[in-house]
Amino acid sequence: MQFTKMHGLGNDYVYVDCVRQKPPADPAALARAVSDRHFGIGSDGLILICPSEKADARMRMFNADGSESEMCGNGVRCVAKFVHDRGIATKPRLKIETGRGVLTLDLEVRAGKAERVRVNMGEPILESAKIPTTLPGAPPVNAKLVCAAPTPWEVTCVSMGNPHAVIYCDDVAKVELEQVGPKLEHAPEFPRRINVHFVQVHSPNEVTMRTWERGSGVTLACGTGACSVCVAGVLTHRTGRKLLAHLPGGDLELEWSETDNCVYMTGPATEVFTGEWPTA
Ligand SMILES: N[C@H](CCC[C@H](N)C(=O)O)C(=O)O
Repeated sequence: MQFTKMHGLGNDYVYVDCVRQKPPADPAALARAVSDRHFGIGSDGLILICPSEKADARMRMFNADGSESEMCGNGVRCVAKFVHDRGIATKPRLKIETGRGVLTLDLEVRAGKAERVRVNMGEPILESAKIPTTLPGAPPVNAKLVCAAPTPWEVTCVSMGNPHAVIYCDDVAKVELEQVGPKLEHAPEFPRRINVHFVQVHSPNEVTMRTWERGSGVTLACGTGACSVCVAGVLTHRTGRKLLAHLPGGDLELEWSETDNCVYMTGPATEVFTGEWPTA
């Protein structure tokens, strides 16, 4: 099986072209195997690029633990780059089908290769979100966790197709993500688990964020997460509709448009290498 390793700001996935080759029989097991950073290729998960009847391609995304997610913002930019650069569809505006519907992506192409992609990530889903809500029963695991005290945690929940919990704090560098992340991911309030983002606001249009992803743990960036941070900032009157988000792997530009209520995300998409994964 041919694969391509790609990343958006260090949020890295193994991409498999299922337009031109047979899809894997058990994608969940394959996701766990390829994602392993010691015994596999090493990635935050697996993304299948499949044929679509409604769009130029369809994306299916699996976390490192094999669970399937509805959406992946950094992933969908890379899918667009792959679809364009490999000639599956060479237009500068592509449509990609995802678990949250068909998204439109605009590619910045240089020397025949897509380098940056602007994605219309659709409207945030807020009906079930209690904004802000509190999470009882999740005490800080470390008394020195300054930004997490006092409990209960105040979280803002936003869905971009997949679920996100946004928590504001004074210093994201102090958050013990490996300890707090899994507690919040598995909190009883979130029966389908959740992606968790700690956010430090610098100004109404600039934040720094760190992410614990459902099913994958700490990642260097999360596109849908950054979109949810943009929306949460407006809902809680902390930031404006245009936002520059600094993530460990780099920056994303975000805008929650007043015109169409959609969130627009712009960022890079990078190919690292291709290879062959042995199949039985
Ligand atoms: N890194 C992805 C999100 C993955 C979300 C996944 N961990 C989930 O279970 O929803 C992004 O760039 O949007």
